[in-house]
Amino acid sequence: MKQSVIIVAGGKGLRMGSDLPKQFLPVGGKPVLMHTLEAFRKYDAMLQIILVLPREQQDFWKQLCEEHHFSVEHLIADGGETRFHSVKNGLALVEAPGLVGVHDGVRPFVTLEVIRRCYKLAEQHKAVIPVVDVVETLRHLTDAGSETVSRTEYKLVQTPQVFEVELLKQAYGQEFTPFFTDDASVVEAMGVPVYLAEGNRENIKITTPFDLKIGSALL
Ligand SMILES: Nc1ccn([C@@H]2O[C@H](COP(=O)(O)OP(=O)(O)OP(=O)(O)O)[C@@H](O)[C@H]2O)c(=O)n1
Ligand SMILES: C[C@](O)(CO)[C@H](O)COP(=O)(O)O
Repeated sequence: MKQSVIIVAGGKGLRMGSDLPKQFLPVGGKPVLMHTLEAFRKYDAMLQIILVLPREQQDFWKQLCEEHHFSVEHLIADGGETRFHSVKNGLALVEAPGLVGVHDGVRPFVTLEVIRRCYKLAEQHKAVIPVVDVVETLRHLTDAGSETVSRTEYKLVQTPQVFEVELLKQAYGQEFTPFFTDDASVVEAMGVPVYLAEGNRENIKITTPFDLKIGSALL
């Protein structure tokens, strides 16, 4: 079965507060995004990799690839206004039938094991997302103040989120709503259940300067 991944890096990185977009910040001597693409190439030499980048950053990315002698083959699609629109642009380059994963460009520490697991389970379950346990006590804010809730009833969601191509294309044909924060929420809006797979705790989304410190320690 043909397999693809859409690596989304079309965001503004406002919470990072850096002049250089966070996907290009160096971790272990090379841009975050290069680690991410390498993880997927390691998974499968034949995988179609589609990188979604804002149009105005694409020349800079090509320049970085030359400087770092980066040779992981990939296609480039234009970033959109929200993550939803960026995924939709990438998805336009994917052909059915097959499996397609969607992965945040700023999650470079996903393990080979988790990538393999999500694609394998998607052959059977059609829509698979990696999750990890909540490891701290969780409180819910209420009108009266706050209350402890049972952490075992919640999971933290990661990527790659892997789907049958036809299913994801149909889902992304829906009108955008701000409740679509990930691909699972888009698929679920059609009434299709998603299957939870075990993620890896190191698979953090590099969002703030603190995450970069953790990232350097993880390498
Ligand atoms: N218009 C957008 C917005 C987000 N993303 C991508 O979606 C992933 C998860 O988004 P997040 O980490 O929240 O990134 P930003 O939106 O860039 O961050 P911020 O909210 O701090 O601006 C990132 O890889 C980001 O580049 C995207 O491709 N296109
Ligand atoms: C897709 C995602 O990474 C899953 O955790 C997340 O929903 C996107 O992050 P954002 O901060 O809500 O953009």
